[in-house]
Amino acid sequence: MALLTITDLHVSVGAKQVLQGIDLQVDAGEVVAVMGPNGSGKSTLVSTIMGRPTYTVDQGSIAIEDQDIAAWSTDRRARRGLALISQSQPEIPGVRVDELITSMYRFRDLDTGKVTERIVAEANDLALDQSLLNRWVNVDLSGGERKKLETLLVSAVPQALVIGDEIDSGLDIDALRDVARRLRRLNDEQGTALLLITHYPRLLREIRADRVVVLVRGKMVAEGGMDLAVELEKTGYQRFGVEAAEYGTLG
Ligand SMILES: Nc1ncnc2c1ncn2[C@@H]1O[C@H](COP(=O)(O)OP(=O)(O)OP(=O)(O)O)[C@@H](O)[C@H]1O
Repeated sequence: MALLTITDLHVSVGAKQVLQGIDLQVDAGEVVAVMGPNGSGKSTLVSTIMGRPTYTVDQGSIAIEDQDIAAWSTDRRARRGLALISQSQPEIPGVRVDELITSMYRFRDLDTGKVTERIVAEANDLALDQSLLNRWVNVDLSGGERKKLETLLVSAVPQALVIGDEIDSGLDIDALRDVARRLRRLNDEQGTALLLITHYPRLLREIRADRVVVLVRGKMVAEGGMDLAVELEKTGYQRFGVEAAEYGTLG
């Protein structure tokens, strides 16, 4: 059954039209990867799904099950169970991790009784130092610790769809495995769908992606299985008319 249905989505950022007619469906419990050259619009796509205000939907629709969410605020989307692990994680001085998670529980009307026990177990599962739970969110954390903490934050409450924007960048080999395993378990145990942006097949192998879609110049240009990700790693994006020197200057 379709969880997320994106139809003919056109999105602009300021004067720039970045997405130019995206169609994408993610089923409940499905693991979908989005690959594509630098600057092709992948982060724009996920920011739009989460409702970041600077991204303007010019045309098309975004629906969760049968509800069009394009006009929803980001917090309403979060309450519905959409979560994003973004490329860079903001520092929040003055807000402790355990306090933030307790607030998340209240926001989602969940029982806060066992929250401490739960997050300690989550930290252990991710091989994340427990002392970080009493510190300010992301302040003075290493890049890898931030990615793990974001994974912990999204895993601490039930989610329908978790989106990861290059969660594999900056993670060491063991940390990548820890994060991938946690997300896989979210998928196995809670049926959480995963939409994962990545440049390399490694994460997708660890998580076992069901499907790979390719975004070039704001359009979906290909779809396949893990074999497509492996092939792209070897060949790059030339077959879609993209030269290596052009990466990063698309649009
Ligand atoms: N706020 C903005 N103002 C102007 N242009 C923007 C803005 N945000 C994104 N863009 C442009 O939109 C295009 C798509 O950017 P986006 O970050 O979505 O690409 P991406 O596929 O995620 O790239 P990467 O793989 O490098 O992370 C780029 O050309 C980028 O410069």
